[in-house]
Amino acid sequence: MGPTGKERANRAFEAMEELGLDRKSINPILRELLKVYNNEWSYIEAENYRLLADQAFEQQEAVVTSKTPASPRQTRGSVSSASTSSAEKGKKPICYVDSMSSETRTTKDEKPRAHSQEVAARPLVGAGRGSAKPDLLAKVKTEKEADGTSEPVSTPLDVEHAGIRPMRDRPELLKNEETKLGQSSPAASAAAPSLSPGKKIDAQTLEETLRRVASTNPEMSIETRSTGVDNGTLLIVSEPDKKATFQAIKDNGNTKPDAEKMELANELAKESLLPSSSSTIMNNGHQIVERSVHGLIRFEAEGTPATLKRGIADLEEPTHLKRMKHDMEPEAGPSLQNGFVSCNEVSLKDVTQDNDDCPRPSSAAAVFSSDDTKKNLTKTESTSRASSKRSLITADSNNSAGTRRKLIISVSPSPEGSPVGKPCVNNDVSGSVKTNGCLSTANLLELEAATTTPMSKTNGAVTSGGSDVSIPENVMAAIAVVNTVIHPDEFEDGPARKKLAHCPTDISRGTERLPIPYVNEYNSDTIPSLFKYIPVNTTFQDAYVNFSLARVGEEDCCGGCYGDCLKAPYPCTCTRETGGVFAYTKDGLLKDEYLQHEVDSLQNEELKEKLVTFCQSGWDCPIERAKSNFPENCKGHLSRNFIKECWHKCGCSMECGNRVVQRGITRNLQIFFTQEGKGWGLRTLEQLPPGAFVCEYVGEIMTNIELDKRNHAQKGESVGAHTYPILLDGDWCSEKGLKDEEALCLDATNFGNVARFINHRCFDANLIDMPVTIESPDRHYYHVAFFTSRAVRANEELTWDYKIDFDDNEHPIEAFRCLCKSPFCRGSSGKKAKKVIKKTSC
Ligand SMILES: C[S@@+](CC[C@H](N)C(=O)[O-])C[C@H]1O[C@@H](n2cnc3c(N)ncnc32)[C@H](O)[C@@H]1O
Repeated sequence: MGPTGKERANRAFEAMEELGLDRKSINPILRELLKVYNNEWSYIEAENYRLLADQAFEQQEAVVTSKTPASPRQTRGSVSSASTSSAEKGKKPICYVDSMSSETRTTKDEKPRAHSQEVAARPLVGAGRGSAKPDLLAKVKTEKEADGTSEPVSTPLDVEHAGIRPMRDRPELLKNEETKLGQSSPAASAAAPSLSPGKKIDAQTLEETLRRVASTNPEMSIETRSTGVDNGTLLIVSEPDKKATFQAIKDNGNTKPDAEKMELANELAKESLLPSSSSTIMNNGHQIVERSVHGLIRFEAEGTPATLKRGIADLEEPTHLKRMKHDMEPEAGPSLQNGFVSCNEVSLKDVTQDNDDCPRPSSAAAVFSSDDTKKNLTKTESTSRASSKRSLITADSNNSAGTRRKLIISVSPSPEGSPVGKPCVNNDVSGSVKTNGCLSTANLLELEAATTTPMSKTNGAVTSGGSDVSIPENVMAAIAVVNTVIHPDEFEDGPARKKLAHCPTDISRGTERLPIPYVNEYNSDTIPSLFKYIPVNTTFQDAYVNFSLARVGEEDCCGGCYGDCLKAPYPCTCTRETGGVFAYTKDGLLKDEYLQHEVDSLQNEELKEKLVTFCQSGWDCPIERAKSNFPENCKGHLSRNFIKECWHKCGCSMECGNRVVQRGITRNLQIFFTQEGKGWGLRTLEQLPPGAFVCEYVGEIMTNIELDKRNHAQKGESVGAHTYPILLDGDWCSEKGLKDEEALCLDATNFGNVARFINHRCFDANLIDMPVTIESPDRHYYHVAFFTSRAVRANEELTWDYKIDFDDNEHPIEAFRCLCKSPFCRGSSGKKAKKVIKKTSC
């Protein structure tokens, strides 16, 4: 009989003691490792307990890092204070949520927080939030599998252990997986090679690993070809759909350029599955030079240098990546000098003559048209009114790609005393064009981006498709493409965008990747003058938000990753919050499971009730205690599932598919004045699939005390004035004693982004809000990101269920008479709103 577990553990302890590590600290690590490796002692014993020692030293390092002296402010911070408070003072989470299966649920006392300073007490994987939190995916998986509606979710790792190993540990996990499948030899598993980027491994292990990777992916085929030179071998792992190629060249370490070898390798490279690759052999004879590579994994084989490259042709590269590439390219915008725009198609005179109510002889409209646009040019929107003194002309076009484009050109009379021919719009743009009217590079680029045929720049004139636009003297023309659907593939949001100052109706004032125009087709109401657009959340005053890198622990980032984490064979550490699975698809959409869960939690009363948690007393509730010195009972907080995106400390690039929200707005949106009396609203100008990221809710980060004060001040100021706050209370249930400066909200009343214009719709809104952590692993501060909950048509209004109780007069969002027109409306006249949140016992 072999040694018992106890004996093996003792041996492990002794080995560790020899390294100066004490049993007490080793014990939890060992237990966790055994859990992860299904009690396979051979992994742990391999290489004289290297795995165990590695983990122990890593943790020691993490503890040292977390003990690095911090400023008094830092130590008060949400991460540290929260973890210390639960660990040291023995404070317990005050309530828990059972949104998922009872197996994944933890008791009040068990629920840990994923704080970097808990590293010492919470070693390794699976014991953190990822496992203790209700496991969304596990639930979806179980349910779907149970009712046979779906294939089992293909997670390479056991969900129980959440697949949250850093990259360097993946081979062990591979082997673990393989053991389960009964595929590996005991000898191979005992070796447990550690494949880490830049780390040397032997060529055989490399080949084995590649084969295993290929074998787990039915799409991949693997073939080995001898190079015939120095016993080198070229290993090609390819996907038949030609989207990815893995290549590894091994040889015996001869680093001399070898003509024959290079020729052969070149030849093989020519056969590459990448259609337009420019493969070259480096003069060391080992490397194939990069092709269009997004993700690059580099391994070196000991003794026999080998380079494994993951070249990704990405023929169907997601649009956001293309856009990003543009951003990275050097600036090369057109330079326009002494240009003017003229139009023979529709004279300005014609337009002004049509507008009899237009009070000016000096006012005119300019129409830009391309071959496409002029066909459908209409003067549908000639709305120059005495009050607004403005002309609008729209031009519709459908290009061959089926993209609908619409230009609206607004022309205002010159302000009194404005000298003729002075640039009057965007005159701060470098390279702006002074003409007899006033146009700028920005205008031209906008127009160019909006037309099918690129404008040609000729001496002194800018034309497009043979049509010209002319601006007569004495006219101040504010040409704005305010209603343009730009095909994502054609829009240059890199250099061109940088060159653009901003379209006069871009509410973001050039701060977003795409202009966000606003239009009012119904009256002369203007955007609230007090409102200032900010593209990212900004602290108002007292809120404690700390993005220091030192607070991002090893378990909160994937330092070992490269390129695009979604394309790696195994999910990285950053999937910890989401049960070992990425929340996004390769196309940058939120996965169906997440959408469905959020929709369910809104629409399914039973589930919702389970998700609502209550602070133990009014004193524990940051909302109630902000309101009064004699706080009432907590009204409840909806406990949320979080998404975690990769960030600065992660090894992946900005192209990584686990970075969606942080890239900002990439869809063509427009703020418009609603017809039905809701004020301004937000709509999409392009069709959106389910799960598309639209924008995040941006505002001032405030404490609830500050918000309460603001609410009172607003109420005092004018009847009906109100703030537009969102509470960041998605995780308040997990902690007792939240300090006032840690209990935060976002208020977009005065400073905010497009989301501030999203109107409410009861029950069946087309957006859902998801909490997303990016910079900060703690959940006091997080991003609120809006994703489409279903497919949305172009020009459809984007709506979101504010989840407000229309009966609650004290709610920070003052109740309004709901005009959402949803069949399920709970706030329209005649219908009394139902209580959204019912109290359940904690
Ligand atoms: C966050 S703002 C949305 C933008 C707002 N419509 C505007 O013009 O600034 C919230 C306010 O919009 C109005 N609103 C939003 N949804 C509404 C609805 N379904 N019915 C009526 N008014 C609505 C209410 O006045 C509410 O206080």
